[in-house]
Amino acid sequence: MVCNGIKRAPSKATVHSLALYCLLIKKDQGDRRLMRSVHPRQGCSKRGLAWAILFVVVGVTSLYLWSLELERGGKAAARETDFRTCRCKAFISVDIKKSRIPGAGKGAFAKENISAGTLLWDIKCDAILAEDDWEPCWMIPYDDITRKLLYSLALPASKTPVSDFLVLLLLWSTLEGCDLVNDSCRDTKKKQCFLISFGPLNYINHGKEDANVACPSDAMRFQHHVSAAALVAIKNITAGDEILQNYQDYHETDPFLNSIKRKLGFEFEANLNDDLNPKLDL
Ligand SMILES: C[S@@+](CC[C@H](N)C(=O)[O-])C[C@H]1O[C@@H](n2cnc3c(N)ncnc32)[C@H](O)[C@@H]1O
Repeated sequence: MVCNGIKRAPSKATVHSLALYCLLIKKDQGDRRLMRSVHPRQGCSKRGLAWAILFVVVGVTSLYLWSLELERGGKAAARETDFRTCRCKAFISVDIKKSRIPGAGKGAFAKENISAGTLLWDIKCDAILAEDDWEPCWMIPYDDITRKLLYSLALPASKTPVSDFLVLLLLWSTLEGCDLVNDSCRDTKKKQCFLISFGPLNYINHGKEDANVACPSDAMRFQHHVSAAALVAIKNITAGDEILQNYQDYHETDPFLNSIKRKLGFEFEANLNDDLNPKLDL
């Protein structure tokens, strides 16, 4: 595309900008020629009007191009780690009742004996999805957009029913590696996603020495063909035992997330990592 000596490869945005630029220059030159033949006062008001129109056209077009740019950027960011609807399944049934841990709320209790190595829960996000009896669950990238959203939620001024709902989601989510095939549960250097599911195993509370379930070891994953986020029994569990997992197995050691949790009042989970992370001010 050539306009008054400007030559460019015609990308979509460039074509728009150049077409507008050509239009403006030609209009401006035309206007000036026109002005010479009219009365100065009349020319002045016409020129004012022309400039006003130009101003509006340039403004609107810039806004349009900017929004295109934002959309393109957003799509590129989303492509980096996608929001995914997956399928999750619990392979055991549990009773949900008051936890034996003081102040921990409700907990999940085994309904039957479970032997060490048994698969309790798994998630699949690949193309060939699990059977129909697997429940939908979601992976949300823990990226800049999510961080900004969390940051805005943590500000009291922006507290709304929607933010309350999101806070609830945060309580019911765990931070995992996004790659459920190649990551391991403890690999904090990889990209991270919130895993959101609403199954009964979400009632599993935190325990350290008394933890009886965990993410699978590499050997177990190979044996069971399960995801990095799956849950397996690491001890024999007797019917009636409370099921406990060491929350520090997960990625919830991120300083920013901990500072957000503290702000939102999730003292327990934020304090889990006190020894690992300094207290941050937002
Ligand atoms: C995924 S939920 C587990 C279910 C939860 N107990 C309930 O009643 O909804 C995680 C929350 O449970 C509580 N929790 C889990 N383990 C705990 C523990 N060992 N001591 C105190 N609170 C605990 C914390 O409030 C934590 O944020």
